[in-house]
Amino acid sequence: MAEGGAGATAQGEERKIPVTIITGFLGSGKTTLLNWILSSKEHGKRIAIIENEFGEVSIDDAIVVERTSEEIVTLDNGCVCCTVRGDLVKSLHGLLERRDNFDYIIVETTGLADPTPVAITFQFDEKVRSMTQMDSVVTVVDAAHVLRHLKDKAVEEGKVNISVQQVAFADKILLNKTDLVDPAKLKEVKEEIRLINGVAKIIETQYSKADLDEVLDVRGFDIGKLNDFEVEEKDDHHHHHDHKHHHHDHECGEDCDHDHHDHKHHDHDHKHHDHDHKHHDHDHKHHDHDHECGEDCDHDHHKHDHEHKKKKSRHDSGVSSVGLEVEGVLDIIQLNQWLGSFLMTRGDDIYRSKGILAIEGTDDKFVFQGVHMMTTMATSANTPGIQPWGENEKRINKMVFIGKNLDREDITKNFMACLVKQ
Ligand SMILES: Nc1nc2c(ncn2[C@@H]2O[C@H](COP(=O)(O)OP(=O)(O)OP(=O)(O)O)[C@@H](O)[C@H]2O)c(=O)[nH]1
Repeated sequence: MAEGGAGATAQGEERKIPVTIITGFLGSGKTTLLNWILSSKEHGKRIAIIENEFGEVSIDDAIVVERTSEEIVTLDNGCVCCTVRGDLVKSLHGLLERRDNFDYIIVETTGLADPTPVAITFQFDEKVRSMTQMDSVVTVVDAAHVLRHLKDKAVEEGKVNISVQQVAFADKILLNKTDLVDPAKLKEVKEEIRLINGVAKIIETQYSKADLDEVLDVRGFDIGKLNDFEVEEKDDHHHHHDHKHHHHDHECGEDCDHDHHDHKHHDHDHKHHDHDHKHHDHDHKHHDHDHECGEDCDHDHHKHDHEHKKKKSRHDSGVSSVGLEVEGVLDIIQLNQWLGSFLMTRGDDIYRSKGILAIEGTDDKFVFQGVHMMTTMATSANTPGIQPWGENEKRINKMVFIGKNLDREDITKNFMACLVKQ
């Protein structure tokens, strides 16, 4: 969609400017992707680019290029959700003054940075939030080198390395430089990626030449494309119950010593909590249909497509994804309570969460998005492009969490408890 341009109306219903964040390790092919996007005119978009200053490859052809130098601002004591990119806020404000000149924004993040503050910035700043809409996070991966980066243990105890975070964050993964690896290695790379992020679509590319319909305007956060979600595992449906409505609202507990400065995030008020992490370390369940081969694997990769070894369901870093797909309608109050407290206590470790939800008493589809503790709940009633549940459409809730030390059983149990008894 290339319209846009007009300023926000009194109703604020103009289409917000879509934003794609491109992330990926140093040298993975981010700038190559940008140039590929810009050189291909078919998308018909006028694109503004924000890139980090030290990108060495120059960008031609962009309508507006803003260069930033990473300036992380931590607004609170160590809370990841209060960490924003000050430089990005300034650049975005500058850009938004000129919004008639472009209809799409792409932000290229620096290869060595955690993408969290970039994503948070779009939620955090009032003006930016009101005028832009995150389309998706695209992570470019260097097929030849990524395994080394993903397995790099030289990170601070308890921390996860940047490559793992970048993969965890992705809505789409461009598995680039496939010309440099053989099929067996490519398979291994894919399996390793899947352990971390079980839902992002993996697109194999050379010189980042992806089908741009897969990369831009994909509403990776939205419901429309969630068929792309390969929900890791279907759960048995035992329905539980109760009900009511409202928007998402996080509360802090009594003993919270957090500075509750006003964080208004989209449709709901959102407060943070001091994080008290419980790291349940259950190792369980099987991944979809891939088996896992270790580095020293002498396994014949041609014969065993259907032989399921017991598989790891999580990456060595402890990062994995838990996907749920459950038919039924949810009690919004119970759901809010659970999500609120779950993300408050575990939010540091949960990089991304998203869901398409059926709420009791309404035909609206609800779309839940989370980056750490920062969450939004949109509905088909207030979001162009999202259709309500169809008359004969099965109300299938899909929910995905990507993060560290996730406890699938616990998440499943708590989610199921939010279903309304029939
Ligand atoms: N062989 C091969 N080389 C590639 C491919 N894609 C990109 N390259 C090369 O890899 C190098 C790095 O690509 P960039 O696009 O600059 O990577 P980047 O992610 O922007 O790099 P940083 O800005 O350093 O983070 C360049 O020399 C590219 O030409 C590919 O698919 N195959």
